[in-house]
Amino acid sequence: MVLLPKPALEQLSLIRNIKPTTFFSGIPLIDLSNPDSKHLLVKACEEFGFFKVVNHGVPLEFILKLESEAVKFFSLPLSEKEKAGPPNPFGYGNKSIGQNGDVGWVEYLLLTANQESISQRLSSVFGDNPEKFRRALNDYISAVKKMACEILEMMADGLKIQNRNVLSKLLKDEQSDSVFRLNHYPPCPEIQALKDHNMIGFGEHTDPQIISVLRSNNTSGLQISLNDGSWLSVPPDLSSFFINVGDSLQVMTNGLFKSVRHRVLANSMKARVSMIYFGGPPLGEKIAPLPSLMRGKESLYREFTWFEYKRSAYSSRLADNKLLLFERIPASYILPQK
Ligand SMILES: C=C1C[C@]23C[C@H]1CC[C@H]2[C@@]12CCC[C@@](C)(C(=O)O1)[C@H]2[C@@H]3C(=O)O
Ligand SMILES: O=C(O)CCC(=O)C(=O)O
Ligand SMILES: [Fe+2]
Repeated sequence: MVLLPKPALEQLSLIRNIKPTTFFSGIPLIDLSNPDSKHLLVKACEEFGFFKVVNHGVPLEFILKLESEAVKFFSLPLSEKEKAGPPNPFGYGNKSIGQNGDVGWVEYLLLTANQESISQRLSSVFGDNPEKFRRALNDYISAVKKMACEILEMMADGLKIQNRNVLSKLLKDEQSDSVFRLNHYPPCPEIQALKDHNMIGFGEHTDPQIISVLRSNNTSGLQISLNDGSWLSVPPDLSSFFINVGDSLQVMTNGLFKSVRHRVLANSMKARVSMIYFGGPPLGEKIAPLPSLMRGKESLYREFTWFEYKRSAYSSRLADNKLLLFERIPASYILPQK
């Protein structure tokens, strides 16, 4: 008998998954309480653009408080959640990601990480106690932002950059264009029938900002890609954070650090709830290699502002290589004119 996918599955991407999930045990582990970790941290950013942090100082209470508010929101009837939509630029989104036709088995809340302007629209959704959700968001975002800044300072130390604040100051800036996202991947039981397939929760992409800080409710699904095109499944962890190098940090290190390609596969049994802080610079900031990393080398990228990069990234498809348009053609490739 031929098993036909249900209509709900039809519109969404199914991918063949030949092997059963085996978790990758080699994710670099960074202990933030140990200053010597800076060397491991630099190595992880060069090799994977991805690592896990422990002893991060973010209180578990903040994490669990926000997670429970997120679960409460996502269990509301669709009609209620839709009152907080559409997600452009901020709000509730369902299945559709970005504005260019990408879809996934996911619903989410996309918010500014700017404390003052956290969407007023949330008030209408959390009719009974909007302040509780707002407080949970503020506590969590402040703590995670502080940790992201510590990581960026440790990175600068590891790169032997004199001013250890060059990167962290961009996130600390009042005008910092940072984003926060709560994702909910409902269980996808239909997928169990299709033995060797998986449903895409969030399609492959790199994050355009400087650094992303991710955590989930101990549910698998996140995968990172290696240069050879293979995918590694990240073992879930309730109390640790996962850090992604973003495209902007790749440019600021002139390609030394790699922005990691990643995706999320839906789980047939368990709902995944994840929260991600995307640390970005102010819109007018020039994104260019840090001078101290150049030492006479040429920049691999032409100069651009975060505004220009963001505009270009947001008008591309999720899986596109968004940095390609900003790469400089090396002088040695240009043939001399006769
Ligand atoms: C197709 C999309 C969807 C984008 C924009 C564009 C390419 C990159 C996606 C992300 C990925 C990282 C978070 C986000 C908020 C971001 O800054 O870039 C996403 C955004 C969205 O979900 O809207
Ligand atoms: O939900 C996740 O675990 C990751 C999603 C993601 O990569 C993103 O929102 O940029
Ligand atoms: Fe991402």
